[in-house]
This record gives sequence, structure tokens and C-alpha cells, in this order.
Amino acid sequence: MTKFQDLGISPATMKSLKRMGFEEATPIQAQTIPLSLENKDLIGQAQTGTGKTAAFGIPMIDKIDNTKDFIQGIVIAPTRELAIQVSEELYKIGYGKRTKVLSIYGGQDINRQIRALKNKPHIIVGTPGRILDHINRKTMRLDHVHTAILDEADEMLNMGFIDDIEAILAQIPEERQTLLFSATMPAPIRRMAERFMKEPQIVRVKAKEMTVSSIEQYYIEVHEKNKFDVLTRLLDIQSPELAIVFGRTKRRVDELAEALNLRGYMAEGIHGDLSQAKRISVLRKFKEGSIDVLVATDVAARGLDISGVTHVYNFDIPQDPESYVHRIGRTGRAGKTGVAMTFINPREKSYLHVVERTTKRKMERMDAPTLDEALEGQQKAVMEKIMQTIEENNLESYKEAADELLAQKDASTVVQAVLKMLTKEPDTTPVKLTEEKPLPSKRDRKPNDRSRGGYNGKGRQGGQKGSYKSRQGHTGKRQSHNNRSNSSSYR
Ligand SMILES: Nc1ncnc2c1ncn2[C@@H]1O[C@H](COP(=O)(O)OP(=O)(O)OP(=O)(O)O)[C@@H](O)[C@H]1O
Ligand SMILES: [Mg+2]
Repeated sequence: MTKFQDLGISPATMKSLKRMGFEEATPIQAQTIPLSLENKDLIGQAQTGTGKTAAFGIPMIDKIDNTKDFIQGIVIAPTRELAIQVSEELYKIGYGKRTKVLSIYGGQDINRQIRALKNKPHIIVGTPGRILDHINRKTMRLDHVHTAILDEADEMLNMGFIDDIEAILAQIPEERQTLLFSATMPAPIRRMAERFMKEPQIVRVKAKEMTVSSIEQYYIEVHEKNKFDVLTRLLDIQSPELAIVFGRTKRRVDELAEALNLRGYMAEGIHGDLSQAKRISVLRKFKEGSIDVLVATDVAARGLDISGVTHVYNFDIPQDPESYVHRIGRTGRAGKTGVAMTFINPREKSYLHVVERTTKRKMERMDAPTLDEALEGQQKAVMEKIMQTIEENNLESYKEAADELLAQKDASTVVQAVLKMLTKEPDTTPVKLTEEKPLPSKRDRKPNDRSRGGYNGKGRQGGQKGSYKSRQGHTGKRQSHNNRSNSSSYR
């Protein structure tokens, strides 16, 4: 374990790290911070949730000269949500030094951003399109920037942002330091990236597997038409605190969110076609816990750090192994545990093998749960809740009513009735889901065919990092239909 004080970090930044509760550096931080402080270009690859943001953020902030009123560092990120999240983490790291950090992204009022830019931020975090927009309008100058960072670099290059990124980098002095970070860095993308770097050092955190070991990984073979029932049974049995369900396309995400609601789950979808306001509100609700299932396309969730996500469900298997790594990486972050379940149409078996080969980790096979198991899961959750209520020892005012019931019926019958009332019986309300064809067999697939749902490179939306309110131990995750609109009990 490496202590931050051994990495050459300034006292002001050390103070911020302490305030953030960071005690020891993660491996990627320990390996890249000293190199970065020496101004080396580098490509940093480490598992999801292992602190890459601070790995690039700490040295960048330490190199900012706060007495100078111009932009000295820039971070480019693929989505608005991520830009906001990264800027918030940088703000916290820069708190001790009073570093000014500004996020700029499409969809937000440009005049407001222009006013904020006049406030002379030291660091800009933004999406490629909007950064270019400000460069073209001459509302932002990058000629004093010494550090340029591409977060989720492989995704941005995959999405066709290479020209935008090169145009942005062309505005930054050549002596700059350029850093690329991601949990995945396929070789062709890395070679493309090296074009705009100077003898980059490649820092790959040595790990046997590409995914963190604290995520349990399972797959379930299930036919398309049964997938939804299997999903709801799993939700009933596993009672996730917060869950993310990944669908392949935007339509899929919308239909899944609607179907989950029909069956009484608090779910909402997020993808690139929603308005910015809607996306902000969905993410905020998810972080606060007033919805507990987020249905998303891959790109919508890249890099997002939401505490409390205990389960990830791949309703559709992702088309490439990198997407798998990023999807399941929304759980098991910062040393926490998580569970990832992947549904596989029997004809998609080859994709499972490709994922396993890339991650160097086998998924464990699980059988689809039955209705009875789902009911049992819900009963268990209610029983836990009852025991918890007993432990809280605050039942005085119910004693009289209990005695009255027990005078009429025996204890077992009374408890059975209470259990029945509290248990959400598995719901089989019919739902409408358009069938997705299984992915083409590997042999039919063209190289670089990544046509997926999600963002189209434009129209990215922002979301705010909400407060992570503590969620009281609630076990039954579903609301029955008649009280579904009352979300306050979930806060
Ligand atoms: N040294 C540390 N000690 C404790 N917590 C840390 C440390 N470094 C980072 N964290 C926390 O770990 C969480 C994950 O960090 P971060 O989002 O930077 O991961 P990442 O490696 O960028 O993941 P991804 O590949 O999914 O983008 C964050 O909540 C962050 O604040
Ligand atoms: Mg990250």
C-alpha cells in the first residue's frame, strides 16, 4: 500500500485528500502520479472504480499555478454526466489549493458558460463538441494549457471523436503533457492515440483479470421471450440496493423501464435521446434512491460513479468485451462488492466466450430462478425487515392491537397474515417488449461494427451528482401499485 505523502504531493492537496477520506493511494494512483508530476505523457489503464480520476486529477491540480488567471488544464470526457462528475471530483481535490474548475458541455446555455469562463477557471472539464464550440467562438483560449487529459479515451476515439480531439489538441501548446485513461484500451485505439502523444509511457496496473475481483459474475441462458420474467424474479430474490439494467438500444431501454414500472418497480431509463432536464432528474433520483432501478444504454453509464449500486443486469449481452467491462464496473467500486448477471440467448454463446477471453475471468453459470424462488426471496426480505423492526425496539404503541388479534386467532395465523400482506407476490402482469434479434454469430460480424444504441456522438446531456443520502435498510424493493406514487418512503 502506498501512502500519498510518498508520492510528492503538495501539502494543500494532501489536505484535500484527507478531507475526501482518501487514506492510501490505489495502485494506478501510486504508479502514475510520480510519472505525471515529471510531465511524462502516459496511457493509464486500470480496472473500473479504482480511482483513475484522482490519478490524473491530483498531479494536474498540483501543477496549476493559482496566481495565474488562465486555463492550465483540460479534461475531455465522452458524456456530459461524466464531465460533471469529473469536475466535481477535481473541485474536491483542488479545494485545498482553491483551484477553479469549470465544466462545459452541450445542452447547457452557452451564454451562461461564457460568463463562467470570464471568471478565469484554471481547469476545464468538457465534452468535445462544446469545447470546440467555445474555441471557434473564441470564448475560450487554450494557449496556456500544460496538461490535457482524455478520460475514457478509447470510447471517445471509438465514437468517432478523433477529428474533434485533434482539433482541440491543435489549440494547445505542443510542449503540453497528454494523458489518456480508461479501464480498456484496445491496441488499435491505443495506436491511434499515440499519434498525438510524445513517447507515452504505458502504465497498466498488473491484474490477472480485467474486471475487479470483488464483482461476482454470473450468466443465465434464457430465451428472449423469458428474459423479462427472469429479470423481475432476480430483482425479487436479490433485492438490490440500487440496480442498473443494461439494454442494447434506446427503444429497448424505454420499453424495459415502462415494463418494470408496470410490474411495480421504481425504474427509469436513461439514454441519449432524452432531454437534458430529464436525464439530470433521472440520475438525481437514482442517486437519492427514489428510483432503484436505472435502465441504461452502455454509453450513458460509462465512467459513472454512483455509490450503492449493488447489482448490474445485462438484459442483453453487450456486443464487445470492452462494453461488458465498463457496464459491470458500475458496481464493485472503491473496494465494495457487487454482483453482475448477464442474460445470454442460447445463440449468443460465442459472445460469452469472447468476453471471458478478454476479461480473463469465467462467469459462473446460474439457472433461471422459478416463481417459487422469487416468492421465497420476497418473503425472506420481509422476514428480515420484521426482525429489524423488532430490534429497533419501538413497538409499545402496537401492543394493545396485537393482544386483541391474538385473543381472536393463534399467533402463527396472525404472523402468516402479516407476512402475506407485506410480501409482494411475484407479479406476472403482461408487458410489451419488442423482441430483439440475437446478435449475429461472430463469423458474420464485420470488424469495427459497433452499431449500438446509446449516444450518437451528438446531443449529450448532463446530470448532476446528487447527494448520496443514506438509504435506510428497506428490503422489499417494490412498491405495490397503489402506493407507487409515494416515493418518500424510499428516501
Ligand atoms: N485513494 C482512494 N481512496 C479511497 N477512495 C478513492 C481513492 N481514489 C478514488 N477513490 C474513490 O473511488 C471511486 C471510484 O473512482 P473513479 O470514479 O475515479 O474510478 P475509475 O477508475 O475512473 O473508474 P471507471 O473506469 O469506471 O471510470 C470514487 O468514488 C472515488 O472518489
Ligand atoms: Mg473514470
